[in-house]
Amino acid sequence: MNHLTKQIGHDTTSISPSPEQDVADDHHPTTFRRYLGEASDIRFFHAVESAFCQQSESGQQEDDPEARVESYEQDGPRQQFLEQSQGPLPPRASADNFVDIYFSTIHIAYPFVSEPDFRQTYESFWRSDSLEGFRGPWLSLLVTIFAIGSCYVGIAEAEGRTSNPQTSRQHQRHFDRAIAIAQNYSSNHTVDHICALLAQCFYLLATCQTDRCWTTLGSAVRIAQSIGLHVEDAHRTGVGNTLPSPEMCRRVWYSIFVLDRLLALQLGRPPAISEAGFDVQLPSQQSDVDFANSTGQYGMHETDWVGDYFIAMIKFSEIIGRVFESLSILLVASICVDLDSDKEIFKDTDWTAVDEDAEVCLKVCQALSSNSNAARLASDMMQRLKKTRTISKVLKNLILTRGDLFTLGETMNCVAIGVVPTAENGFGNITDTLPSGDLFQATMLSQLDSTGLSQESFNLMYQTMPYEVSEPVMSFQRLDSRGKPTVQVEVETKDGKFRALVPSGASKGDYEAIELRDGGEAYGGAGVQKAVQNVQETIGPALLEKQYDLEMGLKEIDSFMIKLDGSSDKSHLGANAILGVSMACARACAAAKKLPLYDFLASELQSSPKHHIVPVPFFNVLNGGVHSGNTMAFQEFMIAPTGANSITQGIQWATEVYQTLRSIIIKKFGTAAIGIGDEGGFAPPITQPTEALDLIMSAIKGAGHEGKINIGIDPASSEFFGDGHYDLGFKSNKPSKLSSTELADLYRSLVDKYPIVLLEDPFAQDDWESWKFFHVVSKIDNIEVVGDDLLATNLIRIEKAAEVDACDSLLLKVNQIGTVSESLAATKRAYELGWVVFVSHRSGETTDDFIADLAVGIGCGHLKAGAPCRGERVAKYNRLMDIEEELQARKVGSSYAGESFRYAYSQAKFA
Ligand SMILES: C=C(OP(=O)(O)O)C(=O)O
Repeated sequence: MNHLTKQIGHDTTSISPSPEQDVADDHHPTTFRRYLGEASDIRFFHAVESAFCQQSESGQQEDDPEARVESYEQDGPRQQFLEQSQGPLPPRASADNFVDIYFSTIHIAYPFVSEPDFRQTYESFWRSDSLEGFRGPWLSLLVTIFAIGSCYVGIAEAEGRTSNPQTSRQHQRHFDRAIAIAQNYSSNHTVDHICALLAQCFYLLATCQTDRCWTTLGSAVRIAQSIGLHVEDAHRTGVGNTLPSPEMCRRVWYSIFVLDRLLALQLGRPPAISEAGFDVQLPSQQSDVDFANSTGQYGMHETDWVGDYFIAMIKFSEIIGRVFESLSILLVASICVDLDSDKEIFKDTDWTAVDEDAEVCLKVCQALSSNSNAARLASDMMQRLKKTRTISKVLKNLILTRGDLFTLGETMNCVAIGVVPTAENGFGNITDTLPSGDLFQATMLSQLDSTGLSQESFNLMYQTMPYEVSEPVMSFQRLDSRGKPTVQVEVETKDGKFRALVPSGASKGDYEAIELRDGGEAYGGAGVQKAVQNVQETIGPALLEKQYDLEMGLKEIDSFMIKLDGSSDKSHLGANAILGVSMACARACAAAKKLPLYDFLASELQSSPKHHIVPVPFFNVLNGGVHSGNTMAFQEFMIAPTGANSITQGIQWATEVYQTLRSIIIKKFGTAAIGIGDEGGFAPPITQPTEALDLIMSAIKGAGHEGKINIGIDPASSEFFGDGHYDLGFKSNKPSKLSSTELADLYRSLVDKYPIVLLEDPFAQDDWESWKFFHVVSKIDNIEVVGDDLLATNLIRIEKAAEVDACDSLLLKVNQIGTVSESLAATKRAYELGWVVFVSHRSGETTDDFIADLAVGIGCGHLKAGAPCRGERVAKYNRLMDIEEELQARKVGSSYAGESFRYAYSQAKFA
């Protein structure tokens, strides 16, 4: 057979009109009138419009017949092609394309056709010389799929302005053929028959023939009920064993159910299926290919199936039922409001707020509308609204809660055809990767074309939906890990309360933002009541007044606080006060955007990681410097489990080394020596760096992790710098002064002998020359040189360091600069300079685990949070293990930074 001219329809001649044919013959005359429920979006727009006309300032009735839309039908009179029902099929290549289009779009959301079964029959169809053996419903389904496919191709061509008038009508021809074939079905109702009707529904939706779709779906519902698809197999009597597998029956039933809810919502008509009227188990989440393969039927490759998307749609459809009910009540009640006679209702209304809400409401309705007529009407409303604000009085009672809008948006968009998230449109595996708020946003974005809204307008609409701090900002004085007072802040939004606790350093640099301390008697002058008061009395009320929309992100809020403080170092209101609010607001923003905190922080950095990197933790297991009472000058000796393959394994190894170190210290110095320093590391009576490193090396070996763990050192040298010298004996009575060259030599000898990969603050914060010289040398040794006191997370210091080429890594401490946004700006700049970023805790910490999310969000590949010991330190490590598991569960790409922690940012493939 010549495939290019394959014909269909020789057994579909001499046809008599069927019920479907009646529908097909409806030419939609201009007098077309069909019932549209009060809750339909068309009626909603009309209600608003007539209220507007009554209220328009001119007092004149404006009525643009063009803008009045009486139904969803958009085709107008249609040409019929039924006489051509025996025409040629599309060439094989086009047919294949149409089938692929169908299975990669509609099928994902509505899997009522088994793809493996269909494709098998499809192959035999092309191999066969005759149509014998191919059931009428299957042929009708096939040709409907051609109609859908060619309709979609037509849309794509139109968008690309390559539209071919010759082919633009082809989808109609295919569809009419499908209807003609359907007329020859036997009166025996079968699942095939239902599938063909369902496919017709999707063609009708794709061509905006919603009303016709409504009646076609009605037939499908009745046939499904007549063969017992609304109950499980065990309760189905008298049907015989002609039905496909129970799983396929469920998929067909729920496809009907979901579509029924969508149409009910759009047209404002009661759904045909009531919730009490069926009892069918949810379908499985397996793709039909997997399903067929598992029953040993086929050996097909995986397709575009997106997991539990179908199940999510079923759940959304259940919600639609509820939204539908509440909308009916809401809209019917609102439309009846007579503004002049019903002044009582509006007595206490704040009209300014309502005006803004009304505008937002209209924009949302416009965007939610999956039908371009409705969108046009909504857009018309918008124009008129701009001329007069009085319409908002009517809209007051129409305003949906944000929750309603989300529900409505998600449902409408998820079930709308042609917007199924796919890999091609960038939303592959979306249900696995995103929470429902984002599913809403993603599907909205993918639907922009059909609404006629630009992405900018959509963003505007999405972002202007109010989401702000709703209650007074609370602040309290609490304690940090050293038992010193610190600031706690709580902000409240409609999502709940969001809290943050501020950390504090001991070896502080001179260029850090100023934390406010009370002085006086209480807590030896370390109280933070002034900072607490500044939050409660100044920052909080000012923020409340501003009503920042938290979905707009944190930058505006942080900039506002910086201005409110007015100083260059946050000394007026206190960096501890400002940072507490900034961190709490970051959490509130993340919740408003329905993002995990780490993803929100990534978005604030204006990057979205395609691959999340879980950082290597650097555990400070031996403490010295100003963090401990021993005579060791160097402040921190850290172990980094770079050879592990997950953070969970890394933490296990580090803990094993830590415990082994404890035993070694007991053995060597006695039990009195196992006291720990501020960051949880041991502080045995040692002085020389080599003593510390030897202890650590023995512990690594003793724990069995030799070769898999690297070392980082933070001498925190500003603490022992004075008079041009570095005094390693500053904690004892025996000075041990080194010049910067001698200190550099000491570092180099340590690097030669031990697996050191990172050195932080090797020189004092203003000893630029030494930094510059050492950095050149360290490049040869491939050592990361981190600036802490040197940079103070401050853009000005970063620029200077870049100019001098002093270092290649930024130690990121949020309280050094005082806001989250400025910390992210410093991060951004460091990345631009080709540097690495190393997130850090402070020695005076709290149980707040913010920095764990920060390290993942910015994809920096490593962080330090102290020893694997003490609640405030393990809080961060525990959170990182939670994130690692969460990322795996979300099935978003993620990996442990491991050996390549210095290249994490590029591995995270930020967009
Ligand atoms: C964490 C550190 O200590 P502190 O918080 O005392 O500055 C450090 O110096 O890197």
